[in-house]
Amino acid sequence: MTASTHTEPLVKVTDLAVNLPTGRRSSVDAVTQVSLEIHPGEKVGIIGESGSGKSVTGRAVAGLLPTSPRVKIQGSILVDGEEMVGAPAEAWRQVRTHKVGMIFQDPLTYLNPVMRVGRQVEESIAPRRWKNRDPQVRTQALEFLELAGFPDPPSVARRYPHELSGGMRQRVLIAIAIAKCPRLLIADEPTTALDATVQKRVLETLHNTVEETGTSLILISHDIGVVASMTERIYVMYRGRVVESGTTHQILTAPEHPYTQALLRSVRSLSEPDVELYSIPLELRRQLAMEEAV
Ligand SMILES: Nc1ncnc2c1ncn2[C@@H]1O[C@H](COP(=O)(O)OP(=O)(O)OP(=O)(O)O)[C@@H](O)[C@H]1O
Repeated sequence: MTASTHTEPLVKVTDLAVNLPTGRRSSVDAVTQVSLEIHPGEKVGIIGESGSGKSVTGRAVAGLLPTSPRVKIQGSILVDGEEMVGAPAEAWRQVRTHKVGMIFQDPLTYLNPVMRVGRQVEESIAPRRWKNRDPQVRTQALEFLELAGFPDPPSVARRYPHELSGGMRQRVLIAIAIAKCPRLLIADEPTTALDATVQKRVLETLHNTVEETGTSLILISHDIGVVASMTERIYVMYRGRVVESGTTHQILTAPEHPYTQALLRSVRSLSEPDVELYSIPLELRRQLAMEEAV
């Protein structure tokens, strides 16, 4: 689904600057002058090398930056029209409960090791009712597990996180995040720790769940191939700034910023063993190959 630019953005970030403490007297400008927007149902990528500010930007939009008074946030983050910079913790909690969900690279950190997976999805659906073992909530939990690509949801629901593979845990985390029915899901390097085939499966799950539920997606990755296969627009970050943005097609076929051009050159270099090209749509891959031949 391509978002209409006529709709009001779900999230609008303007001139965001985040300064984080790094020691007793030192700090770092983690991001500077970052502006971006996400419309309802849109899938947007943020790419850039390690340390470029992708995670800090994602965490800022989810209100998940460290809460120390030494963390300085400036600019504007509008979520559904509401200004969230300087908003109290309770307002952010409301946003995270109803509007913005986030999933990270390491699912074990976020899953409860001593609670069965099904119960964790139930808790996410109904934070107040799940303890009563409400059959309706239980049925919904199985539906979310099915949506996350588990063909036999009851058998997964009975298991504990340590009984699942890394890819399965990541898909459980997607089910838990989607079960809150957020309007925006921010996925920060959700597949980086997984091997290529499992990565593909998890990305398919992510893609299908956001498509089916109409959820907007911000996909954060250093891997341009992963982002290209999943998104309609891309923001390129470098040294804490957005250096370029455009449709995925524009970024891949006519990158303007030298950093984006360098990123793409490294992807095109097939001699690099780590680079995954499988996920760049075939049509764009052909175009890239043709340009390379000129
Ligand atoms: N909690 C923190 N405390 C202090 N500095 C931080 C913290 N988190 C990030 N930074 C710094 O902020 C800058 C941006 O980091 P960020 O994690 O957003 O980069 P990234 O593009 O997501 O990289 P990666 O892919 O490695 O996570 C870096 O200089 C980083 O060292």
